[in-house]
Amino acid sequence: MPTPKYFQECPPFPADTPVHDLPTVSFLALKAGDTKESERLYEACRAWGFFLLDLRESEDGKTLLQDAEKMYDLTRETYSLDQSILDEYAYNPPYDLTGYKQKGKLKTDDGKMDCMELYSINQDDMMGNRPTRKYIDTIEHNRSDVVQFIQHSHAAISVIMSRLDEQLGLPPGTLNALSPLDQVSETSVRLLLTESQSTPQYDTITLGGHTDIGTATLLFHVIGGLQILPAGKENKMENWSYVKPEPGFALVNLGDTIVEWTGGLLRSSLHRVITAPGEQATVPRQSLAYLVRPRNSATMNRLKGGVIPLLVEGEEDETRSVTEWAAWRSKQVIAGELKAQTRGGYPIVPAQTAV
Ligand SMILES: O=C(O)CCC(=O)C(=O)O
Ligand SMILES: [Fe+2]
Repeated sequence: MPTPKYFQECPPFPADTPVHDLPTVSFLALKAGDTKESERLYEACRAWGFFLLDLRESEDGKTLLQDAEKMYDLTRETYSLDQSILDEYAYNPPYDLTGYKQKGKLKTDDGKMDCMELYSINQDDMMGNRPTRKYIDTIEHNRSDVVQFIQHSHAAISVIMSRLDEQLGLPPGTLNALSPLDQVSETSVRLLLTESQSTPQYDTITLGGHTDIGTATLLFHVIGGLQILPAGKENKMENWSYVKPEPGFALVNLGDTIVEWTGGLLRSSLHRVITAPGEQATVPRQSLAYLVRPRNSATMNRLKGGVIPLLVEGEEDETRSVTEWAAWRSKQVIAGELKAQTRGGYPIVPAQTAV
């Protein structure tokens, strides 16, 4: 969540809306290698696959909040352009998700259509890992700010990955080597927008329930509407819990790929966006996500070492490349063959027989 400027501009999150208190982890303590904080991080990644990252006390954290604020300004500028200009940069699903997606292109859990506009910026285009696509003018004019946001977001995720290596008992650098900044991947920055509603329909699903497919996501939001389905709960309206955006924090969630790599020890949780609560529904809702995907040359193979469970009899390793696996998963979701659900967070089984 960006610095307080954007929070001050919008109506408050209603005090009487029930929220789910997610674990909070200090970026400063994680960077310093504090063991207790690393354990809290690990617990949060196993139980929830979601936590709030407190960026306030660290200098790098504060810089990242300022970078996020610039991305918020960029989002505002981009969506104030004419619809016809935005449409010139339309994304090309399922092959290429980079570019602009109008609202109403994705099915939500209740069979209706989504209400979220999004513009995906590909990390490789910004970092020079491949010949770049042409972006809408607002983004072209602010490339250096986007690059800075990517570099600082990636650095924050790297600290988290290093601490997870330690907790999982993996050799240092294992997780970071799978999602480096200088290799081609599907990593992206998403600028998201939902229109305001003059007569709010509070049960409208803006973006359907999903897990993120990649390694991890850093999310900056100001207005409510994001909900999580706690593990083990049925996908019914009353089981979803709101997360309250807090100034000075980023929300971090793990994706399906890291769940596969860790043999299900870590969790990716189902989340969605619905109409913002109370008066917040009457103003536009912006959000900003940095979605880390593994390098395209990686595979989905389970990692070996530390507390990662060994394959047991009857279990097969997932040997597909990350790109093949992602394409297969998207096809399954589109065909309705795979219901989006919380994955991983399995208990550690001490005695195992390798195959
Ligand atoms: O807008 C939000 O709060 C969440 C967006 C999200 O879940 C995503 O982009 O994957
Ligand atoms: Fe998501």
